[in-house]
Amino acid sequence: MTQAILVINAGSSSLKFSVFRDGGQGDPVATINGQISGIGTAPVFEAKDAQRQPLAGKSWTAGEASDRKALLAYLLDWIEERLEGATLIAAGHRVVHGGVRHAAPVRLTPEVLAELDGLVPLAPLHQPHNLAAIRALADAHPDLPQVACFDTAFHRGQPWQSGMFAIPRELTDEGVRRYGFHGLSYEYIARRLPDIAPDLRDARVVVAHLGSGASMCGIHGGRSVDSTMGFTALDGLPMGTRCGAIDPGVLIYLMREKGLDAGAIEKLLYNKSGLLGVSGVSNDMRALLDSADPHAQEAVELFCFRIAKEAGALAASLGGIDAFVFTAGIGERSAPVRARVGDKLAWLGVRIDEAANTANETRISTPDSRIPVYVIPTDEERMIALHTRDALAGRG
Ligand SMILES: Nc1ncnc2c1ncn2[C@@H]1O[C@H](COP(=O)(O)OP(=O)(O)O)[C@@H](O)[C@H]1O
Ligand SMILES: CC(=O)OP(=O)(O)O
Ligand SMILES: [Mg+2]
Repeated sequence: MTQAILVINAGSSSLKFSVFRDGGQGDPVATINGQISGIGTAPVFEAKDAQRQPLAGKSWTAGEASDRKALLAYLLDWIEERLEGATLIAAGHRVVHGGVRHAAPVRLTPEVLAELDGLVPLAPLHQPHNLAAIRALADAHPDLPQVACFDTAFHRGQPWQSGMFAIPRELTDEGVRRYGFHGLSYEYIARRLPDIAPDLRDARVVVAHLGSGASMCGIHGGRSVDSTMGFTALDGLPMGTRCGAIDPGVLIYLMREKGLDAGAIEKLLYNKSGLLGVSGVSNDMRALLDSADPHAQEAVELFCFRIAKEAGALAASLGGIDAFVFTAGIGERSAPVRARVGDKLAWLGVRIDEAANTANETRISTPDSRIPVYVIPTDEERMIALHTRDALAGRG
């Protein structure tokens, strides 16, 4: 009988899922992809088959909007009806924070879940939702094996300098260190890039994951060397609503002079900053690019400026740069953002081919660009399916 793996990526306002069937020898095959978006406001469910044809759609009223458990139960029922004879053998989850201990995916037990609860304060926008989905699924299917795949794991092999803050050593020993995130995405890109450009297998590559959360990673020979996110997913690039790197003196100022407590600072830096805070218009890059408001234009410029600046920093961490890759929502779809970043990297010899960029082609640099620039769609779900299959087979 065909076996299926359910992949869940539970975000702050969305529940993304995929069903993968065992493809025999090679990679698992995604047969269904979908999501419930707008959780907390007006949830909308959409699902597509392997050919990207719509399979289902549904929306809920505002009153039902926040009941994650009910939404997940609906999703599970729907998925089970669509399994068509296949057996669900496991669920794999994206869990944003794995702390110092987890350098690899792990089979979930009540003990592991309790340990991951302790990391909620380090990823308040993500971790609670990741764990809630695991618990809801365990309630509904107590015997279904579940595997946590961590966003931090890919970065655990970084050189020590990349992971350390210059603070008293006791705090570092306690785990106050730089972890880095979006690791499943970077791992997928590191795996995919040699298929596209075999000569880059051992190369030094800067990857920009630009989605609603945005970060960059320096990868050498397929391994993470340095990344822009740190202790939390707040550091590094400005994002949709998150501030990115900020002088910690600003936090002291906010506490002392403005009387803000931890909760208020958290809200300010996670939910009201970034593209939204700078533009006052939107957290969505599409809306900013379409807006004539000068503050919207400033937000776009600041975003691109900081990407280029971090590219320089990561090139230094890598000791050079052989290729640049754009991925995730903005990186995969926004030619104007890529063109601007490319312009700012002209000093590195980067030359963007306008036609290739506008067409979202895989290689968007000109033949005479000193380094090639690629657009590679990420696939965190596929990485989770692969890890889950390996963990079940004891190859975790
Ligand atoms: N055509 C586009 N042009 C510019 N930005 C886009 C486009 N399509 C999507 N985006 C941006 O991508 C973001 C979502 O990226 P995604 O990687 O799906 O994020 P996440 O998985 O973190 O929710 C949206 O906030 C939106 O701003
Ligand atoms: C870690 C992180 O920022 O994730 P996302 O991009 O899904 O918000
Ligand atoms: Mg994402």
